[in-house]
Amino acid sequence: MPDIEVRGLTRLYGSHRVVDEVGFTAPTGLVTGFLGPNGAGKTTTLRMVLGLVKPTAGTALVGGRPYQELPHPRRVVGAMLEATGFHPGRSGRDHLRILATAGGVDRKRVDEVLGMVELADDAGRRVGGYSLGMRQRLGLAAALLGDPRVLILDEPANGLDPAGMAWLRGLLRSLAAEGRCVLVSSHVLSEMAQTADHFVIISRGRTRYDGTLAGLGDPCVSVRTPDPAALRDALVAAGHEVSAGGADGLEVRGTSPGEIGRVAAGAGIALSGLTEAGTSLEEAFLRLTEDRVPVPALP
Ligand SMILES: Nc1ncnc2c1ncn2[C@@H]1O[C@H](COP(=O)(O)OP(=O)(O)OP(=O)(O)O)[C@@H](O)[C@H]1O
Repeated sequence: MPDIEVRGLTRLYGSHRVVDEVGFTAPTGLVTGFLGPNGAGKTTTLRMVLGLVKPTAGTALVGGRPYQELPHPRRVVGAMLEATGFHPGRSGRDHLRILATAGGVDRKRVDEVLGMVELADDAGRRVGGYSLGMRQRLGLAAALLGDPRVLILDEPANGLDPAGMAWLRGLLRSLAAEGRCVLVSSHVLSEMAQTADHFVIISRGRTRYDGTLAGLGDPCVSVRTPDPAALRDALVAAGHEVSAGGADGLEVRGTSPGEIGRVAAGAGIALSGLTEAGTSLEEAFLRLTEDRVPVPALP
């Protein structure tokens, strides 16, 4: 069941159709990557889903209801729109305590979420002295406070260093694996290709794609391993289409290097090379967001 369902969502500012009949779903238990060029209408769409901007037309349902009609919205949906709005003189912990009190959340949860975002050591420091990456982590902690089953995160990777990005990927994947719906916007396509299971691409306010990475084209990943026979068996067992690619290599269609890495790690097989060829998310993104591309019909 989709936890977020957007249909015909439209927002005009003056005569400018900032969001124009956008439609997509974000399924439960998956990370949905919400992608689009600058000014595509991503933030406006997310703000409409969260009831912060009134749609000119269309509907956005969270767990089957408009956000405003949810009985305990903060416990159902955790959102992080931008890492601003923190009082610079307050500590990170105090900021979360105030939010917990306002949201009817047990204050014990504050230290739990600080641990989840790895900010416990800096929780007593003033937020004014935080780096952008630390403010992003604090924003994530705030989104997680109510233990929500739906997470809506606008550019959470902004300001994170490479280790922070890898950490965020793991966190988002584990939140989805717990059965939550995670909708996350990003400009970092290579990172999204490894993090998300489901992709929504918008451009100029219109939906260009709503589906899996494999559905975007026919990507091919070349993988080398000292034990190709074992890796072939593990990949086939995981449902992948595998063909031979040289003496110690295999070619796998319709998946990502991250997925191949996961299968190999799960089967205890070492890899000696992993390269993506053919359609990458970046190629598909550029193709789908070109102005002259007609908007495809969506199911
Ligand atoms: N309150 C507003 N009044 C007028 N125009 C607005 C308003 N909010 C957004 N817009 C316009 O709507 C368009 C889409 O903005 P939005 O922030 O939703 O895009 P985005 O996809 O999130 O962009 P980015 O990736 O750059 O953050 C932009 O042209 C923006 O200037």
